[in-house]
Amino acid sequence: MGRSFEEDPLTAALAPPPNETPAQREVRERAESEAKRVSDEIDAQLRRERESEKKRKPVKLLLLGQSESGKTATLKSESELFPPSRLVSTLPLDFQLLYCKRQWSEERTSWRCVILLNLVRNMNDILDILGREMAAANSSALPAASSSNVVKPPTAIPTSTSSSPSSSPLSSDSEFDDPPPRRQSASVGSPGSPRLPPLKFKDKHRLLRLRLAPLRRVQADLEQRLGAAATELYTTDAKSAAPFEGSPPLKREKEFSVHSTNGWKTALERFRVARRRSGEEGVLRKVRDMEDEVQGVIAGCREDMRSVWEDRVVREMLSRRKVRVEDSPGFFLNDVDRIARTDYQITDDDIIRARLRTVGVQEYRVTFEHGHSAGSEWRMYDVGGTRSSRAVWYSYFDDCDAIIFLAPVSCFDEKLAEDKRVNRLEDSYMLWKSVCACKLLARTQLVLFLNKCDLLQAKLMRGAKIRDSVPSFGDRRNDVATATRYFQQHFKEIQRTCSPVQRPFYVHLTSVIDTKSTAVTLGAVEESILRDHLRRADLM
Ligand SMILES: Nc1nc2c(ncn2[C@@H]2O[C@H](COP(=O)(O)OP(=O)(O)OP(=O)(O)O)[C@@H](O)[C@H]2O)c(=O)[nH]1
Ligand SMILES: [Mg+2]
Repeated sequence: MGRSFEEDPLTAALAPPPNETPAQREVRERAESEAKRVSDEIDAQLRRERESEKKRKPVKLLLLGQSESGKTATLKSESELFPPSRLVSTLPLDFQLLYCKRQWSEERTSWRCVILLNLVRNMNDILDILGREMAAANSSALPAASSSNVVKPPTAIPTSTSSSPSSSPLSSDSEFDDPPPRRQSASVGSPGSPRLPPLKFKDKHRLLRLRLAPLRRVQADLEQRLGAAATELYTTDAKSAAPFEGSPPLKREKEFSVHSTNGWKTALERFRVARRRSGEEGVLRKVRDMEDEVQGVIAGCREDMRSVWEDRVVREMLSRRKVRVEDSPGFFLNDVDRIARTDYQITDDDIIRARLRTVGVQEYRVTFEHGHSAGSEWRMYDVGGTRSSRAVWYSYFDDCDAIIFLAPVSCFDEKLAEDKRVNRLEDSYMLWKSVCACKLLARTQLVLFLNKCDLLQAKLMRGAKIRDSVPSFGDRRNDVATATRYFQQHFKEIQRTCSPVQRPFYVHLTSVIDTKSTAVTLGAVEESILRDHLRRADLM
């Protein structure tokens, strides 16, 4: 039996009059339907306002990972290649940087200097080794009393943080700074290792070194222009590995926090500022003169640089030293014919491949106009990844929506540039562990990029064995699929055991210099970060 009106006054009030005629009924129903439409519209409007209120809170995204892991390259692959003039609305992560066209073209020109520095460094690093090997070959040709097969040990690495303008980012086993004597001796045929025939250096090599001497000055000039970012940092202080672990929030220290809402690196800013003061003719002319002079010297050295790079004895020397310049960040020697010219035209690909260390923390603010993030502001922070730069990370953790953590997996057999005793993969594991365990990040979405898969593939194709550097890899298949699965599992396990609160494991295999596939990956990442961001806003 239904409830009577007396029992339910609301129903009684809303009920049609008992003697309602059909005409009255029609009027009433029309009025009710109109009232409902208005009410629905108000609800929808309120919903939209709530959504846009939530979106007004910026999405905060941090890029973390060791130095040379590809953090800046990830941002470059978005923003450098898709300035407003080239934005494609279907791109999922069309980071509409707040650049105007002029800034964009200024930045491209500034990157030219970075690429030239990278190229010149590639060459000077080889010339350094050549000089050492030639000296060693000469001394071994002297009479027994003064001869030695052992190459003079290079300068020892400093024991505390310092920077070295002549330091090179040479990859993997080059170990100039702290080489195992056996390996180095082997290159000239030491006792106890297979004796190799001596390298046959000729006058040509001496001449090439002499003719390329001006490149030293060019490197010094460019490094001076670009400042701290142009040099790599060295530290052997173990406490700097993950200094944010369990630390109280740090005050953002001025010297570390280099905010930039509309520009790239502070280093590049030096070039831009000089150009912008176009009213000050003298300053502008000086910058142009310097750039022209640098470009001119490099162009004059083009043939000799190519001769060195293509020389069979030099290649053999590098191979015996286990130096793979071509795997080092910012390698441009294969492009020497194109770049070492006075009319060199910089390409997008050059910019992605250029290497410039991030100093401090760079902030990028982006407002989306299209896609799921339309109307929302994103604040992205690109940090310096060297050990001495990590202390400042913690101060950016508060209220962070998501972290993209880059772990370069091709580096399983390499050492940190800033501390040659530390395996790079181990360093990534350790950093990831600290990030996962950090209480301040307990609710932050973590997205892992196993990066540099292209280099991993190339390395394995050359015959590098993972188990030689990662004994726990054992007898698994030495291919990219197995290796990435294995590394992935390890990272996942760390996240599972170290996170204060369980959270989903998001992982992507990336080669961030491949801008097209990186855009797709970032599209998926954007969507899931935004979803979490809105969910968090709902809970607030
Ligand atoms: N081949 C290849 N090169 C990469 C990849 N990711 C980055 N690189 C290169 O590696 C170098 C270092 O990358 P960056 O983005 O500068 O590294 P970072 O993590 O920002 O380093 P810091 O600023 O020192 O913390 C650059 O020359 C990049 O072009 C990749 O997936 N494949
Ligand atoms: Mg960087």
